[in-house]
Amino acid sequence: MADTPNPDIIYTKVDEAPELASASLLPIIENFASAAGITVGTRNISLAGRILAAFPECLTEAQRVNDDLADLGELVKSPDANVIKLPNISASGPQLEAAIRELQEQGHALPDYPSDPATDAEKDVRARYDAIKGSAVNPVLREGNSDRRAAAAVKSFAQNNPHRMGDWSSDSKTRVASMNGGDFRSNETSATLADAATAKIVLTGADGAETVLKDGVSYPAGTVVDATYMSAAALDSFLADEIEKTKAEGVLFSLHLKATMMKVSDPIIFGHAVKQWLKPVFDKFGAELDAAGVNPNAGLGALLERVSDKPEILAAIEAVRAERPPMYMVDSDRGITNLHVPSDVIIDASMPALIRSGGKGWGPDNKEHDAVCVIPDDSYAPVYDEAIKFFKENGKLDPATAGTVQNIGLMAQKAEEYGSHPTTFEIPADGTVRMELDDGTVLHEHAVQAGDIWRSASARKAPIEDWVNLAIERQKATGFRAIFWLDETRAHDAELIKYVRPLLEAKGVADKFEIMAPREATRASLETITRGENTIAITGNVLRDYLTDLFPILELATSAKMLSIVKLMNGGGLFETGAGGSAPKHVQQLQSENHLRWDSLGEFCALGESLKFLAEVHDNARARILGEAAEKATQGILDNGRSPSRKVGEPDNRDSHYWFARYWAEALAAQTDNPTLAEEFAPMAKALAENEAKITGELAAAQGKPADIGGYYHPDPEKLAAVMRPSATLNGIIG
Ligand SMILES: NC(=O)C1=CN([C@@H]2O[C@H](COP(=O)(O)OP(=O)(O)OC[C@H]3O[C@@H](n4cnc5c(N)ncnc54)[C@H](OP(=O)(O)O)[C@@H]3O)[C@@H](O)[C@H]2O)C=CC1
Ligand SMILES: O=C(O)CCC(=O)C(=O)O
Ligand SMILES: [Mg+2]
Repeated sequence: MADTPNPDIIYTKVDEAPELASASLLPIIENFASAAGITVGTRNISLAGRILAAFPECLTEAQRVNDDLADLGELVKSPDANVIKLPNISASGPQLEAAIRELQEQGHALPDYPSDPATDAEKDVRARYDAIKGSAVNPVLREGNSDRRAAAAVKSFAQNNPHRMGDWSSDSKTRVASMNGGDFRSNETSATLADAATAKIVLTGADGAETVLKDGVSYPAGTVVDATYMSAAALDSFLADEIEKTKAEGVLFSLHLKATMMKVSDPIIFGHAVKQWLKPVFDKFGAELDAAGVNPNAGLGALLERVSDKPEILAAIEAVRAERPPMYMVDSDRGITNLHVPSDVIIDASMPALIRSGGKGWGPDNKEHDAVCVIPDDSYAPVYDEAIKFFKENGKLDPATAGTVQNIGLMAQKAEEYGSHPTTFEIPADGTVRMELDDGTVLHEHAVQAGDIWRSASARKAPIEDWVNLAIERQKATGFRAIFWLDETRAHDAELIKYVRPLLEAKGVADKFEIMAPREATRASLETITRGENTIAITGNVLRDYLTDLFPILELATSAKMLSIVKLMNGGGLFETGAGGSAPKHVQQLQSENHLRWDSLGEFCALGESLKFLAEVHDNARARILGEAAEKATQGILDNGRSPSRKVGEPDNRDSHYWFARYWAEALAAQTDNPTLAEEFAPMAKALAENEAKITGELAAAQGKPADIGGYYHPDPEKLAAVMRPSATLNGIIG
């Protein structure tokens, strides 16, 4: 159940590394807030929490959990919302199944994930699990558009302490490969609805038989509705070609998708790559693989498990592997390849990391190599292609002198691909897909073949207008060069431009904005920041996601330090912590050597913003003081180099929280606006300073051995607290 009826601030309970960090940071935040009369509550949006909330009838009374995501989904539509949102798992199939297994082992009588549902009951279970898969949280909570940028202090810290960047050489063989047709980009059609409408999506087979793929999709007037498809045949031949070309070029083969956020289309594309990679095996043993329950969309890892008792198939796989180019590795020590798990390589983080390291990826030999980066759909691939060309021509970016690229992203009300999950289909038979409105108008029509991936996405008028207005506001506040990353030759973008231009004209600011296709905008932005100047990228949803990892990773080394504000359309505030994810690798490190390298700077920044928002909206003076002091503490972390180190034995996440608490208490004790608060925090500031050696010693002593947190997806709260709060002295002072 929700723990506090109406807390001033809601802090989300999530998964993996940020959840580990919360076990140490949240008690500090709660303590400071309560001393200032501010309530902080938590809401559980973790993968495990969402699974448990979906199956109350399978659980004992004590095991049941409230559907906090549903509650939060309502809250973000109210002006009172003040939510600090940490990154959560957007689960791929294998992750969802692993989480279910772990919960079952802990004694939760959950049903297995039905891979082939036959009965109505199984279909119901499958539908409930599928709703939890992928990006199931962010589209619900993001009821506003996105404003992501590095805070001034964070940017200047990065310029003064530039991170190491890999060198780019002009003869690097690294390149991006994307389809020359037959992809989502080239098949897209788009229309803006003059009136509100309800649509159905119908497949008419070659024999005239009609299948309704989806009925009753309703749109308000002014919605931009797109439809497109990726040809399975074109995809397969592209993949087969690129595997061959990569081999000839003597570099690594890599595939970059977003199988989490694009939870329906991208796992299918991933499955095509697995099948093409192992084509001779699928050709020869197709029936046996089917019988063994192999689903290529779940990856090579799951496939190998399914055939572990079939030596003939294993030998055939080995023979194919020997013929293939070396693959880009996720973990070369453990033999985990790019194709093992669909959620291991996620394009927004993977491509920037490769570009930051000079176009290199890890190979099976545990060494860095150039790579072919396969990004099948050409809608957004040109961004990476152009960035790679730019660095080959100009050499690496210098973070000491580079300006910044900020982002204003369209995402409210499930804009663009975010809302496409219920209207994406793997086409069962050759025919024609039509999207028909209730008045009989055929809005979109595509001739398709069995296996093609057809999808429709939409963007509503109110969010589009809000997005343009947010861009105008940010441009006015900064004076930066501002570019709408829209391609007038792409169907969807052409419809958006019809909104953007008149809105800019009406506000008299058209001369302050440029409109450029992603490729040109990438080059223009890189040229701008190379000169030490700044720019705002105003983008759709997918580029919001891609760019807010790409530029931060180049400029700051990580997107974890980003300020990520969602000004909710109905007046509330959603403060996301950084622009990165939940860093699974960090959990493994904690489990093996009790060192957590997670950097909570995103949480610190979001906390400051959330408190300042509380102060403004509720005219709460103590929240303002607490927020300003939190900002000073964040500055203290940067100025004094108190961020976590990556290596065991050196200060980690827990140490940085000690320093954050100390700087926060010191700033509160030093301020003169509210002497009562100052008096309240003075003893804590003193105790934290006096016990520095003891606390850091206790924290250091905990490191260097395995840590047991009682579960990966559903850790034991007591074990987690014991691991993450190992300093009795610090705990005594914080309370
Ligand atoms: N807002 C959200 O809810 C988001 C959720 N996700 C989800 O997160 C999971 C993992 O995604 P993935 O693509 O691997 O990306 P991540 O951003 O989690 O990880 C990529 C790498 O970024 C670095 N990193 C990220 N955050 C931090 C941090 N706070 N401190 C230090 N380093 C950090 C780490 O590098 P290193 O290992 O070198 O230290 C990490 O391995 C997926 O389930 C995904 O769906 C992803 C993005 C946003
Ligand atoms: O919603 C998701 O699955 C991931 C979101 C993400 O990567 C981001 O917002 O940057
Ligand atoms: Mg992202």
